[in-house]
Amino acid sequence: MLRSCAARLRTLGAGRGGARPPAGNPGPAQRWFSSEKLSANDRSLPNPSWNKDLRLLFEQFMKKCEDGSWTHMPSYSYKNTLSTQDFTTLIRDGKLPNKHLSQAQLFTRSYEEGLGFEYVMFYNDAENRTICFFQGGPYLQGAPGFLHGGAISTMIDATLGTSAMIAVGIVMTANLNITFKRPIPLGSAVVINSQVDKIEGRKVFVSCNVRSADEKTVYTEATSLFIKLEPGKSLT
Ligand SMILES: CCCCCCCC/C=C\CCCCCCCC(=O)SCCNC(=O)CCNC(=O)[C@H](O)C(C)(C)COP(=O)(O)OP(=O)(O)OC[C@H]1O[C@@H](n2cnc3c(N)ncnc32)[C@H](O)[C@@H]1OP(=O)(O)O
Repeated sequence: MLRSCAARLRTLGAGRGGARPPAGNPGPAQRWFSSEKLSANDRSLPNPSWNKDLRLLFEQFMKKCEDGSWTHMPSYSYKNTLSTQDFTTLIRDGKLPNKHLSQAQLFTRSYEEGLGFEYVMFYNDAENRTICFFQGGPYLQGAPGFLHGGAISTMIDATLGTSAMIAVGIVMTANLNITFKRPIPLGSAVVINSQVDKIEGRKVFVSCNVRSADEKTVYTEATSLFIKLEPGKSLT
C-alpha cells in the first residue's frame, strides 16, 4: 500500500500531489513538497519509533490518498534545495552567511529518529485543510512526562505554515495565539487539524486544534496570521 501511494505521488508530480493549485495562483509551495524529495530517507514514513496510534492514523490517511481526496506530504529538507536559495535571494538579498546555510537543518527534522518530532502531514485541497499526525519524543519534555509547550507550538506553527504556504506561496508567521487546555503526554500520537479560514490580500488567517488520536481530548487550540512575502522586499 505504501509503495502504491508513493508511486501515485510520483505520477501526480508536484508536492500538492493530485491537488490542483488555485487558478492563477499556483504558489511556490509545489516545489518544496515535490515528489523528487520522496526517498528512502523520507522522514514522513513510519519508522520503528512510531507508536500504534501514529501508524494507524498514517495508514488510514494513506488509504484516503488513493481516491485523490488527500495528499501525503513527503518530508522536505532545507539542505541545498532550490527553495532555500529562492528564499534567501528573495528575503535576505543573499546575505545569509554560507557557513550557516551549509550546516542548516529544518528544526523539526533535526533530532535523531524517535527522540524529537515524529510527524507526517496530509493535505486536502477541496477543504483547504492540512492535518498533521505528531508524536513527541523524550527530548521534547517540558513538565515531567509531558510535552514542552514550545515543542507543541513548533508543530502547530509548522502545520499552520504549511497550510498557508500551500494556499499562497512563501509566508512567514506574523502572529500565533495558542491556548494550552490539557497537557500532552510524552510519546502519545496527536492530531493537529488545521484549516485556512480567510485570505485578505497578503494576510492568511489559519487555525487549528490538537486532539488525542481517539479525538476525545482537545489538548490545544490555535489561531494564526501568516503574511505572504513580497518579492524584492528585504526583511533584514
Ligand atoms: C518560513 C519560510 C520557509 C521557506 C521555504 C521552506 C520550504 C519548507 C516548506 C514548508 C515549511 C512551512 C513551515 C514553516 C513554519 C515556520 C514559520 C516560521 O517560523 S517564520 C519565523 C517567525 N516569524 C518571523 O520571524 C516573522 C518576523 N516578521 C516579519 O518578518 C514581518 O513582520 C512580516 C514578514 C511578517 C510582515 O512584514 P512585511 O513588511 O512583509 O508586511 P507588513 O507591511 O508589515 O504587513 C502586511 C500586512 O500584515 C499586517 N500585519 C503584519 N504583521 C502583523 C501582526 N503581527 N498582526 C496583525 N497584522 C499584522 C500589517 O498590518 C499589514 O496589513 P495591511 O496590509 O496594512 O492591512
